[in-house]
Amino acid sequence: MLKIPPHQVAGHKAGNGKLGPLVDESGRFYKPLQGDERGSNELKFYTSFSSDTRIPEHISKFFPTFYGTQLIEASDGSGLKPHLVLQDLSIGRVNPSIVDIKMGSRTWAPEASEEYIQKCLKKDRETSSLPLGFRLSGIQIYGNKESGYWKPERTSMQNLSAEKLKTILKKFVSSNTSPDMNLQPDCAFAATVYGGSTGILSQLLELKAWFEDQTMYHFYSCSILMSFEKELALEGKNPGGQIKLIDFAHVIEGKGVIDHNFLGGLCSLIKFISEILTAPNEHITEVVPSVNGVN
Ligand SMILES: Nc1ncnc2c1ncn2[C@@H]1O[C@H](COP(=O)(O)OP(=O)(O)OP(=O)(O)O)[C@@H](O)[C@H]1O
Ligand SMILES: O=P(O)(O)O[C@@H]1[C@H](O)[C@H](O)[C@@H](OP(=O)(O)O)[C@H](OP(=O)(O)O)[C@H]1O
Repeated sequence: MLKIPPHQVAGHKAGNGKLGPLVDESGRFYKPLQGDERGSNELKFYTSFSSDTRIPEHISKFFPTFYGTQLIEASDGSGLKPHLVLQDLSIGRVNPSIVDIKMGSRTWAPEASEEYIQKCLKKDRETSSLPLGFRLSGIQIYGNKESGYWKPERTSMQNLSAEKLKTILKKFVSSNTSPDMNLQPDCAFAATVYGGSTGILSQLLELKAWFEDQTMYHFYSCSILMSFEKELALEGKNPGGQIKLIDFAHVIEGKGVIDHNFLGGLCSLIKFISEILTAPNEHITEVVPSVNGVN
């Protein structure tokens, strides 16, 4: 039985007669192939990447497993349509907190049409992409049984200042997840989700090391999907913080040049997460007034 993904945070969504991804119960995510070059480009990427022997295993694990394509009944009722069959990254999660982070200050590839470049340029300028090197494309944060999910309207998350963005990334790993932006998040789960030898920061650093060297692909408009199981965090267990790269409709060949656009965004994201880990409570740090100029 195919159904609408229960934890999708961004992108084109199924439902109300619209075309969007579906999932089954065995852990597969079916993404409809967009009819234009975006669909063929994403299929080309998955086909090439999944058989590319130059990609080490410690890097391929950051990408959803690709199971080919399949004709299935499209969610918009238009009949059989080809879908990419991917690993469902949310399978097994009960109450996941998830954020889709669109990477790069520039979301368009150089060979895109002038019209498409103008559309993206406008959005990159109007969001945090240009100043911060990434934008939050969509987010859901699970609070607890009483409060359920906080899933803010997507556009309200896209043009945040550095300070507000840091507050959201803190809220993501906090036990107090009220939508009130003035409430200081407690970062109760920062150490277990972001920190540690297998935590999100360590995964981001592993990915960065590869991006500092790889010149095969340029990942325009690609997202890092960051997630963890809040239910486990609340029980004091390892919440399984993970990062995965998704959305490859605008990936192009790197032609021997590093992907400085993605890499720049990644460095920026790493800086935010590192600062949260080193100073989770910086907002309440009191500045002790100096006496005669000596602290
Ligand atoms: N393999 C996956 N497993 C589980 N969820 C996924 C997977 N791939 C994508 N998603 C969910 O679907 C959302 C949209 O994915 P994606 O960016 O690939 O779609 P899109 O329609 O191409 O997006 P856009 O409109 O931004 O180009 C993600 O934010 C995530 O919540
Ligand atoms: O250019 P494409 O390939 O058609 O796809 C768009 C692109 O991924 C944008 O970055 C995205 O904005 P977000 O940053 O909001 O994800 C937009 O979503 P939208 O249609 O909701 O604006 C998509 O339609």
